[in-house]
Amino acid sequence: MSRPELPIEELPIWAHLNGVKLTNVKIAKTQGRGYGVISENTLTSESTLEPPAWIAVPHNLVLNAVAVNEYAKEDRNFKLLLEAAEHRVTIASHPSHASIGVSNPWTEYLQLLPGTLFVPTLWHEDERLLLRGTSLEAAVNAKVIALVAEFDAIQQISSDIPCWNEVLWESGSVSLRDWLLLDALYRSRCLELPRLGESMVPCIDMVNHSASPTAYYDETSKDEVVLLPRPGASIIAGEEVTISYGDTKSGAEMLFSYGFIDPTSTAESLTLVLEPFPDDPLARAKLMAFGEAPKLHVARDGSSVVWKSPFAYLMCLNEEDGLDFRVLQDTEGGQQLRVFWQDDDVTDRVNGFEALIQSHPLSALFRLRVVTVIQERLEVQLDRARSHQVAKQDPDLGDVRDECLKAAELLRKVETGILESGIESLEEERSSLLADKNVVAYLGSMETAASDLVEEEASNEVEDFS
Ligand SMILES: C[S@@+](CC[C@H](N)C(=O)[O-])C[C@H]1O[C@@H](n2cnc3c(N)ncnc32)[C@H](O)[C@@H]1O
Repeated sequence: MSRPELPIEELPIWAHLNGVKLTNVKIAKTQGRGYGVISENTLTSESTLEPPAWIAVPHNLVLNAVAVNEYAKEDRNFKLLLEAAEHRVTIASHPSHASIGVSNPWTEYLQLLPGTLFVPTLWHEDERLLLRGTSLEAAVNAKVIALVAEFDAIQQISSDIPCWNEVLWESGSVSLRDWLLLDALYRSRCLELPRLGESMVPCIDMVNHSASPTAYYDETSKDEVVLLPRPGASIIAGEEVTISYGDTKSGAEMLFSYGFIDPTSTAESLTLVLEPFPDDPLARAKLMAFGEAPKLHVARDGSSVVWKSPFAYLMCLNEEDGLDFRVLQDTEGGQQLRVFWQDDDVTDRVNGFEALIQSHPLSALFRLRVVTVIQERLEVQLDRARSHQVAKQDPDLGDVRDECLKAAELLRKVETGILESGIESLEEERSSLLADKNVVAYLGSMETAASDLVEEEASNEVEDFS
């Protein structure tokens, strides 16, 4: 469906008609960041009067799960769709020419939003290949697969409702691209409000991000959502008003949610998927007991690199170490997978093996195994990141937009740096663990056992020939 677009110059009229107050600011095009909020007045940090809110949005315009349910009370057809989809549809737009649906302020507001977004789920196939070797490669592919499945499910559900079938599918006016766009608009524009939770708020969603923000948003006692100057903020007329989208988000998270990376304000970290050993007979039980996708989080912390991966500990322990899985009958006749460590039931502590192994005499050996696994995972990732590095003049590059190329290469650069430092610090830890007296004794005993076995086999061979 080609979304009808309204020029941003129409926004003040829309705001006026819908009770949004814009005070000393206007919404206009910015350099390279789409629309933004521009101050029309100078505000100095010495100003003694409490400045009014730059933007005040009435409660009835806030779009969130509660508002969607309220809207369904007014629109019978939308209610049918929502119920059929078991409330999985959280925001909905309908074609402006559709003959069903009760029009509301959002119908028009959606037309004021920019049509081009650089969120990677909207990148073309060639552009998505730019993410190979970055931590976003798997995440974006998985998200696109999930969105395609959601779209198919919604299509199937709504085709059974005659009015929706006619307006959405028989007319051929809606495509997967619309679903991807809706998801990207939501992800890049929703705010986390203190009381109302995850919500879309018109006009306040026009504020761009900066590492040195001048504004913040809040809710008033009248449930209005307001954009306020930060205490002590100064701004000159014509300057852009900005907020922080969060300073603990990694480059990958920023690119995934907002379609850009600001290297001055992103946390230097990355999250990778961790796979259990393919030949581990306990792999399935470990995954089931762990209950979530195994991950490895690596972050720069000052001059060092720290990592966290509760699954890596579970992954590196075996039956001969004292790990055990048992299926127990519960009181309702069902079966439960329980995890045991040194004969203690630790099912509720599968995330805590780092602490559980501490008191074991071989804890340094277990840590050595884990550190080795983590180091190898970082090396595989680093190799992939380096081998998929691309340049603008690359003849195999395909049809990619500059914005996507720059963002993907910036992400690769940031992540390559973290991986290199991480591998270096893990190598240091590995060397010191290899020198641990318990590890030395254990590895020595293993060597002796192995050479005894070789000798035994050799003497057996001699016996066989005699
Ligand atoms: C909440 S909207 C802000 C308004 C948006 N610029 C627009 O045109 O509607 C978030 C989007 O603004 C853009 N954006 C915000 N801050 C940015 C920044 N510092 N650098 C580049 N793009 C930015 C990104 O496209 C992001 O997905």
